[in-house]
Amino acid sequence: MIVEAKNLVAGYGQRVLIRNLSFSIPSPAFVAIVGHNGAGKTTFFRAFQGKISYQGQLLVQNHDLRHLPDAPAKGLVAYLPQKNVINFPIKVHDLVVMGLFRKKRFFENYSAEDYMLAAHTLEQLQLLHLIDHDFTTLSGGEQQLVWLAQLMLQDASINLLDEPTQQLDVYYKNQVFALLQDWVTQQQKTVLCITHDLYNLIPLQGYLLNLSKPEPILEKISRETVLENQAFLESGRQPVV
Ligand SMILES: Nc1ncnc2c1ncn2[C@@H]1O[C@H](COP(=O)(O)OP(=O)(O)OP(=O)(O)O)[C@@H](O)[C@H]1O
Repeated sequence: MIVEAKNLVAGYGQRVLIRNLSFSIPSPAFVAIVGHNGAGKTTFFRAFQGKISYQGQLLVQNHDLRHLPDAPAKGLVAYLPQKNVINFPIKVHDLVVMGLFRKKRFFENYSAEDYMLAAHTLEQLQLLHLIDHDFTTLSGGEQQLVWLAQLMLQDASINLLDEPTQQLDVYYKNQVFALLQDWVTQQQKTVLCITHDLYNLIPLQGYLLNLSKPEPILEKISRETVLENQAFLESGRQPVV
């Protein structure tokens, strides 16, 4: 999937957060989107999903996303928000299997095979022991992993993940980044991942996009680029205008 931004400008009213952003991801890739709080990372995802208006273009395989309003329904784009709240009891297995909603007709029940797929995804994330638990009783990190399992089951080509490792312990942070990397190399997924965990990026292959820089560009991930961006972010932030 070729994903491109051409002269993208987005924000809220007078407040422009993304100024003239252009990049091209030529093939399935992992892209870490980094930047200070409020830099416009989630805003960029909102534009990508057509939830806010923007100037310029966002293109997938040379098609303007504005002309693909059913991209999520067609399995082109899936989104994992930063926070997802559920306040009724539901088993982990029942929540994860809903990742298959695209393949179901309205009111069609999930089959035993669907539940097996959900269990397999939970196994990949080392969560099988939670399969029958009530989701609302899980820890914040466990809940985050369950949402990730549901997203993986959606099997979309382009995946927008908003801080998927935010609440995870150090072990799971590494596991999840490695899994996302495998997802790209083994299943040709494109993963755009907002993160503040820059040090975890060092072993990965892919790109980094720092939306706090005056002219953000795709930088190839390496030890040097990660450390340079970490130092850039630590050195200070632009005043909010
Ligand atoms: N609907 C809105 N109307 C006006 N301003 C908004 C709206 N949504 C977000 N903002 C502002 O836009 C700025 C960028 O928000 P955004 O959520 O894109 O930041 P972010 O880079 O994802 O930050 P974080 O790392 O804290 O999640 C913030 O200052 C926020 O207050």
